[in-house]
Amino acid sequence: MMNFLNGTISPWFIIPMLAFFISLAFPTILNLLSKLNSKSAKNLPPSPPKLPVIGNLHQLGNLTHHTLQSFAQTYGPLMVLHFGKVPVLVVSNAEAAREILKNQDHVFCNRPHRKMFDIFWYGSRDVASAPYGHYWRQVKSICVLHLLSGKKVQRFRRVREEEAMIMVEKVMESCGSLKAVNLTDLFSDVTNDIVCRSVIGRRYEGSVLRGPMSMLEEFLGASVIGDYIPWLDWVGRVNGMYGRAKCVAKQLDEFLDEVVDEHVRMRNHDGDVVNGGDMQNDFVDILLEIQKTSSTTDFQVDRTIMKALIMDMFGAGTDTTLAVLEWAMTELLRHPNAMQKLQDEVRSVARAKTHVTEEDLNEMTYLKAVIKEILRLHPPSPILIPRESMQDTKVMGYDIAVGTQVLVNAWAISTDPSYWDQPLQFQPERFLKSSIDIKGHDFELIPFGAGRRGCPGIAFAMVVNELVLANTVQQFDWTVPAGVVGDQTFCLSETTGLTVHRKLPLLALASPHVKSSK
Ligand code: HEM
Repeated sequence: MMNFLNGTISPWFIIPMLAFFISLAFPTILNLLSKLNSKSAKNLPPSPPKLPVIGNLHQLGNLTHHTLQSFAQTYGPLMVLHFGKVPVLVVSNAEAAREILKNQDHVFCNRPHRKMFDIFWYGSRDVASAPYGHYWRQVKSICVLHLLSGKKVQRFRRVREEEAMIMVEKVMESCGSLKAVNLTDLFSDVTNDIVCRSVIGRRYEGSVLRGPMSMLEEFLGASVIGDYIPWLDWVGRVNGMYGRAKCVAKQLDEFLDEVVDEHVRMRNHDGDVVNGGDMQNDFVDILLEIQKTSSTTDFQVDRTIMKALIMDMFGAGTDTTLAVLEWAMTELLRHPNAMQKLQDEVRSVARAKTHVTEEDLNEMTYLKAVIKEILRLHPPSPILIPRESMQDTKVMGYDIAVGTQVLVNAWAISTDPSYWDQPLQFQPERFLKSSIDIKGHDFELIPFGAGRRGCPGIAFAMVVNELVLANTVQQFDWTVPAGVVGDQTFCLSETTGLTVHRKLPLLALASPHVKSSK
């Protein structure tokens, strides 16, 4: 018994008490030991040292693809980092990418949950951020079948050619004033106008979308600590980040509601179109048509789904295409021989025409090589949109646990000297005699990802890139403005964020091309 007077405890009390507590703790101790045992038996990929709580988050820097590439030189093509408590598998060579995106695509086809996707895409009800499953399959097939397949992309040919002509006219006006053209703004307008007209039937230029969309980009580029350390989620509430994001999302939502209402007003009570114009054939019209017929099927397209899908097309389709065009003109200005070669090809195919049309593009092999080289050297998403493993698995002999996030460093792969000669040089010629393509079958070049979560917008993006670039170089000779501005033109500094583009706007002087008299 306990002797409260002298402070000693009788052994007849201690022994049974100890036995009691050990018997209570026994299962927990066994569990811990077995966990430790199985952990040591597991063959985990190499990892750089990490800090408690934040893991490796502090080491990522602004240009994550560069940091991860240099880590891979020490830790190998498959390594595990820790972002807070989340294990992140980083993939840095083509063999490992093939294993993840092809051989085990069924395991790695989930997307991790992200706060910002929830805020801007209606609880991740779009294609890009939806978890893998029935819902994702339905919405992806709607986008592919009705907007992004090769055949559907053809339907918007007139829109693209008109917008390319408008762009050329704008450059022509600037030639008179001898002012440098802001190619970043020019390409931003043309890519946004093309996507807007195809998706919502109206032009983007000057629209209320401009401000909120550029803020959306900023929010997507920001680190949200609560995504990796859930108990710190309050930080985003206290510092006002979530509040500001919700405010921007509300502005976008109001705009999207207005767009859907506008389209609904064009229809009668039965949902049939009563008025013509551009509006009849855009993506929103198609979604309303599907909504009309989907009441009899198991998948209903409601207004929220429509708005999430429209936002996806804006979010995924505009900034990426703009980045390719900006980098293409940057590299062409830095490499006058390549510019000349491209202009010779474009001008000889288009002959006397004032504008390049989409038919002409088939004959432009150097143009296609230039765009591929840009996607290799400056992939707009240098790290593919993150994936997540849906079950425990083994990759190249390493054990990977369910719930591990996966970052594929597409830029590290497409600049890896084991596959590419002089990988950091801009050499479009390398593609003239090569069968390597960008469609996700050749894992040394995967700017659009691969497998079931691969980009469905390849056909849409490639034709916009080719048409706009060909028209930009056909009618004009481009030079670099002298002095400080010239340095800016050649600058290769990159922005941070999901899509990486030039840090500084691209400025260049245009002069109308004078045809030789031969
Ligand atoms: C040069 C332009 C583009 C590039 C470089 C690009 C790149 C990518 C990449 C890397 C992914 C993730 C792939 C993966 O996880 O394996 C992706 C997904 C996606 N892209 Fe693109 N993209 C471009 C243009 C477009 C366009 C024009 C659209 C539509 C209008 C689009 C719509 C999407 C969608 C909806 C997804 C999500 C697919 C899914 O999760 O199932 N993209 N894109």
